[in-house]
Amino acid sequence: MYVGVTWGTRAPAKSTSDRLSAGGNDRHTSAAMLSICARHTRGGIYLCNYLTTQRAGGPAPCHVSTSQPSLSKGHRDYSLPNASWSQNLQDLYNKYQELTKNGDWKRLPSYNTSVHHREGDPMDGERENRLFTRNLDKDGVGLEYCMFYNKAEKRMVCIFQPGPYLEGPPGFLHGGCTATMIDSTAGGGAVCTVGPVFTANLNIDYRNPILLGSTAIADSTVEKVDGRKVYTRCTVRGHDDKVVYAEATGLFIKSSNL
Ligand SMILES: CCCCCCCC(=O)SCCNC(=O)CCNC(=O)[C@H](O)C(C)(C)COP(=O)(O)OP(=O)(O)OC[C@H]1O[C@@H](n2cnc3c(N)ncnc32)[C@H](O)[C@@H]1OP(=O)(O)O
Repeated sequence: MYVGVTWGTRAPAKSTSDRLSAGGNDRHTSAAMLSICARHTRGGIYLCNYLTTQRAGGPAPCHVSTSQPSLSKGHRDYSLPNASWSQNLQDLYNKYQELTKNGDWKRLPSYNTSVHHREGDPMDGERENRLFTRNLDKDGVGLEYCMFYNKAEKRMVCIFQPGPYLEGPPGFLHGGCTATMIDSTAGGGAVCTVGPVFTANLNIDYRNPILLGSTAIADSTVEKVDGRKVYTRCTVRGHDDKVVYAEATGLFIKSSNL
């Protein structure tokens, strides 16, 4: 998973207001904010598409967003609301955006390729690689998500809405995709806390299935840093906290190869 974090000795991001400090290590600052993402998570006004209520008790109908896509160096920030977002996702986004106002939380930008998170990367524009979580061209059919990081709490929250192309059991999200969001959220939190990491171990208890089109929250905390080892815990729950979808622990290893 690739969180919208810039590292290495590249040119600094242009936007200072939205910059995210990564664990006090000045080599690891986030890309210009108004987007998000970590190595694999990847990640206006558009017309509402599939996200109408799929069944009784299903997600709230989508609405038309009035926000415009944010562009950094011409790259779209995919973490911003679009018309495929349900009201629940939009409400959560508004809630965390509000929390960013005192500086405790930062929204992370999210582009659809890894190099777009690294300003000045000479590979920018030369690769066709897409981030795993941002590899579909149509809004709403895959993963819609936005991450927020709280440095003091070493906590990363990812609000997300899985689309119809991510089906596992009929009508429900594939467990591998749930794992991806956990990996991305916990890994992103580890990256923001200590810098570049690889996932070494991920243990997941799946508690309840996630309905496609619903809104969920992955909430991860770095519990301990022991040398290069970063221990995390993550819970995935419904937008209203009434249901727990999954609980996980993850071990990430700091790497100098990223
Ligand atoms: C930028 C945002 C990133 C977000 C998260 C990234 C999500 C991803 O999908 S990453 C891609 C998937 N992961 C991978 O491909 C990683 C593949 N594995 C590897 O490359 C290596 O095994 C790697 C990097 C994890 C560790 O290798 P290496 O750097 O040589 O460390 P190594 O010396 O083996 O281990 C370091 C410590 O971690 C421990 N450790 C390593 N792996 C594990 C494991 N699976 N379980 C428990 N402990 C482990 C070791 O025992 C060692 O402990 P200690 O220091 O106490 O002796």
